[in-house]
Amino acid sequence: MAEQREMKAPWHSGKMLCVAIFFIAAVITLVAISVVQNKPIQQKYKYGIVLDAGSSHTALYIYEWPAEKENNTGMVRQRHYCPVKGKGISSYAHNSSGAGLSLMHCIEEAKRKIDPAKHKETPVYLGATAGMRLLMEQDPKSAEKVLSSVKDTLSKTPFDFQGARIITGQQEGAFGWITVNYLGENFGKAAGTMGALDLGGASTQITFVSNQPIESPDNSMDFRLYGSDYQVYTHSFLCYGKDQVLKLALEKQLQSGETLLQDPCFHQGYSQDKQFKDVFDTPCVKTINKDDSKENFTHNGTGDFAQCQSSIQKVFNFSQCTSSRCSFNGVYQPPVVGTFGAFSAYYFVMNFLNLTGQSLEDTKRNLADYCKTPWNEIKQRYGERVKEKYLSEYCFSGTYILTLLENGYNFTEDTWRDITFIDKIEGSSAGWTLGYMLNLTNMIPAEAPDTPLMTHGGFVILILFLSIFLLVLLFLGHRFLGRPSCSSPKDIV
Ligand SMILES: Nc1ncnc2c1ncn2[C@@H]1O[C@H](COP(=O)(O)OP(=O)(O)O)[C@@H](O)[C@H]1O
Ligand SMILES: [Ca+2]
Repeated sequence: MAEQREMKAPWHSGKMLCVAIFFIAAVITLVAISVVQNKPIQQKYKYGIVLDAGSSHTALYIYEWPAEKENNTGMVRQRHYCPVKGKGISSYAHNSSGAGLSLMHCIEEAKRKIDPAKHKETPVYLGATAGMRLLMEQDPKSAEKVLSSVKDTLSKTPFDFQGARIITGQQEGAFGWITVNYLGENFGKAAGTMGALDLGGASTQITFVSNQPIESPDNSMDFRLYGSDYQVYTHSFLCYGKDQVLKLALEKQLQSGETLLQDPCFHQGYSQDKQFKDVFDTPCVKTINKDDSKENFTHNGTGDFAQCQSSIQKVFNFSQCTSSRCSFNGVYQPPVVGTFGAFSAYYFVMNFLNLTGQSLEDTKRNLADYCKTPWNEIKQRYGERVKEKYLSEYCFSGTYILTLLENGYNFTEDTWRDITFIDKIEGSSAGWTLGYMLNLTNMIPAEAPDTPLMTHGGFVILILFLSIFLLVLLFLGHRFLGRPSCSSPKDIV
């Protein structure tokens, strides 16, 4: 009897232990499964739409981010890009209703891309840049009509329309800088931020954190982002986008009143009849066509980089500066410092010319070779895949970029190496739109958000690790201490 009692006790405690092991394992497995499986259900996404109404064209960007992480840096990503067909909204000055209509195709695309249940809560913003700034200067009534037309279209979409505005050059520069540093996750880090160089068709912006006090309040902006203070230097040069500078350069060469223009910035063999009004009909060109009896001029290319550079230098005024130092046209600029991301037309042009990632000297030599290539050869080489207008202008645009960076902003052979020509960072386009949305939706906190103790993945691994550890512990305990078993008492005997 006594022996039987002795045998019953370990069987009883063994059974208890087995039940405990299975119970703990089941609970841990259930917790782990629920943690893993519930995640996509908990992960709610939010969306935002920004239309970039540039001088040459409009583009619609859809951004997305996980709802519960909207204050963390780098969480907002570009989900979709839709280029609007046709020219920029400022080209609808004489047909304002067409401006709103032109956006419809991309709006329809956005409706399909975003879950209909989210349409009502998705903000949509339109920001217009230098093309509309110029139209506002030239013909404010038409500019207002164009803005009304796009407002009308956007307010009739199912999205949450948040306004259509002409943004200032300062905002354009600052939001571009916020975008590249947000995507690069540079805020709040010791390594510092990256400067932003944006080249458009009608204006160009330079924005960076200077290592000197900023002398001119117009060029200074203060931000507190993710727990760090930033004072940035920014300037936007209206009329110094590449399309307007081309007009300025043609104007300078046409001042003699000639109807035949031999242009070193275009390839030898290039010859096109153009209208004077296409050069003079912009507030950027201050002179008027002296001889309006003639409508056309012939634009011929001679393909000479050095002469092209001196022709472009004439559109900059380097002679007056009332501050300690200037870039050009009397605009104060501290010396460039740190790394720079150059995007938009900087990227399109330098990428086409295969001039990214070279020294300044090599860039100049290769560009000079490209410029002296005859137009026929250029067309044969690239004509199939590049629009002829862009193709004819790459020599000019590349030379303008070099002149602007070297003579305008004072980059040197040394600091040239700090410039990266960028299109996208982590799949999102470099440009002002993302920074604009982050600002308007208050998604960039002044202070660094509390970081969670552990990431989701880390938590799952920890749970699994603990469950394995517990099982091993119980198994060892069972084996070496009590030798209890989950089998029947008969087996033990
Ligand atoms: N593939 C390309 N190659 C060369 N230039 C391009 C290309 N795509 C766009 N661009 C140019 O980039 C510039 C974009 O400027 P945009 O944003 O419209 O004007 P802004 O910023 O001055 O309002 C324009 O000059 C346009 O012609
Ligand atoms: Ca632009």
